[in-house]
Amino acid sequence: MSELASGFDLHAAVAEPVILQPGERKLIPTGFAMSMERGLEAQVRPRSGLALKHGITCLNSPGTIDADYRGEVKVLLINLGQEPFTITRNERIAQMVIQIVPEVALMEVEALTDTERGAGGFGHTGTN
Ligand SMILES: O=c1ccn([C@H]2C[C@H](O)[C@@H](COP(=O)(O)OP(=O)(O)OP(=O)(O)O)O2)c(=O)[nH]1
Repeated sequence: MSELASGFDLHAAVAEPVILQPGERKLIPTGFAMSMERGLEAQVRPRSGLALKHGITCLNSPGTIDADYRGEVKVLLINLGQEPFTITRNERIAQMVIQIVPEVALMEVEALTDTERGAGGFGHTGTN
């Protein structure tokens, strides 16, 4: 694996098919581990095809793979569809991207800087 890519498929490393009942969640192994430099993280994201066709998504989306994690990457899938869904060996269950995450220091201050938004949020500008 030496070619540059912006996204990587994650495959189900399951010995036997795994069934996800409607509403059920399961942690699915990928058989894949990696090491990353400090300042990077990997994000595990759902596949839109599985979501649209079967209601299968990542419960903790995006899943965070920390730079210092050396264990097996796992995918927390949930079945939000109406039917049981079977995950088979080597099936592409999610995708992964690598992100740069800046390291910052939090400082305690007496007051915050002014902005037009201020504390407004959660739709305070309306829908139009
Ligand atoms: O979708 C995921 C999310 C996490 N992990 C692994 C890698 C990550 O570095 C570690 C911890 O994840 P996270 O920081 O999200 O979990 P936490 O609940 O905060 O646990 P911890 O206390 O272990 O950090 O679990 C995965 O394999 N897949």
